[in-house]
Amino acid sequence: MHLTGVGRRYGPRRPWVLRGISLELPRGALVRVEGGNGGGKSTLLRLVAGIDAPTEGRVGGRPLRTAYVPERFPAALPLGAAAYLTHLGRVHGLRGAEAARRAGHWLERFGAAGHARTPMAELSKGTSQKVAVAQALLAEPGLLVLDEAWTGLDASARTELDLAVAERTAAGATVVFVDHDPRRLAGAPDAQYRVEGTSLVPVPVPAPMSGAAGAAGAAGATLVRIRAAGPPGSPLPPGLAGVPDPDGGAVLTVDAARSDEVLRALLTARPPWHVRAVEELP
Ligand SMILES: Nc1ncnc2c1ncn2[C@@H]1O[C@H](COP(=O)(O)OP(=O)(O)OP(=O)(O)O)[C@@H](O)[C@H]1O
Repeated sequence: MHLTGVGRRYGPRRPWVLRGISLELPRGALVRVEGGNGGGKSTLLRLVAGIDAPTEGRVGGRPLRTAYVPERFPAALPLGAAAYLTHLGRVHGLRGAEAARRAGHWLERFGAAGHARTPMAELSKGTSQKVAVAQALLAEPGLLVLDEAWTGLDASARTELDLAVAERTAAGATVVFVDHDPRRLAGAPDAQYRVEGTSLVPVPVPAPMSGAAGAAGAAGATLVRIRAAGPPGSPLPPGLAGVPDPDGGAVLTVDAARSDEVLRALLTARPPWHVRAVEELP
């Protein structure tokens, strides 16, 4: 999809928040947007997601299935978490049984299955954020827009979201995200932009990993253990190092900062590897 000459201001006499933004968002790309407080990051993400319309310019080629996790999730609903997710799945065009299955699947993945029947209004902030993320992933969107979506999640849910992002891009979806933590998905984005004034400035992304990068590195860094299974007899994708898993496949221990990059390399290998488990090591 693309933005052409996009501008947004919140009223004819108000200052422009963004202006003259032209941006290509290719299929399968992971794109990070950064910038100072109140600079216009959320405004840009809402325009990309189609939640808001530009004051001038055009947004074209947006995938039909678009999902958005807003910075603040309106959670005060009378429905239980699973019923809410099932309802949203149906809104996305899924049949009831499939919507309910996916609702259960995503609550499980984010460690919130125990709250399936809890009314949304009674959920803790963290669990409510898990539902916010689940509603976006449920429909397997072609465009996923994440505005500080990791905020409020516990460590294993954050890792699960990292993995879900890698799965989406591997499936050809475009993922655009903002996060206050500069280490979030470090090394994984294909493109990075900074809101400066009313403009969007490209930020150079670090070179992709090479050699045995991705193996455990600096002392003191948080480590993540990834268990993955590949096609029988096939070696790990180039640049990755691991040890054989007693259950078949391989175990890779990597710096947390590189885990997204490694997951992406596994999931996008041809043929792809299946990720069995991801766990942050104490
Ligand atoms: N709905 C709105 N109505 C009026 N002004 C708005 C609206 N949404 C955002 N703004 C203004 O637009 C500017 C950019 O806000 P935006 O939320 O997009 O920035 P941000 O970079 O996401 O900020 P933060 O880092 O604080 O989340 C701010 O001056 C904000 O007050």
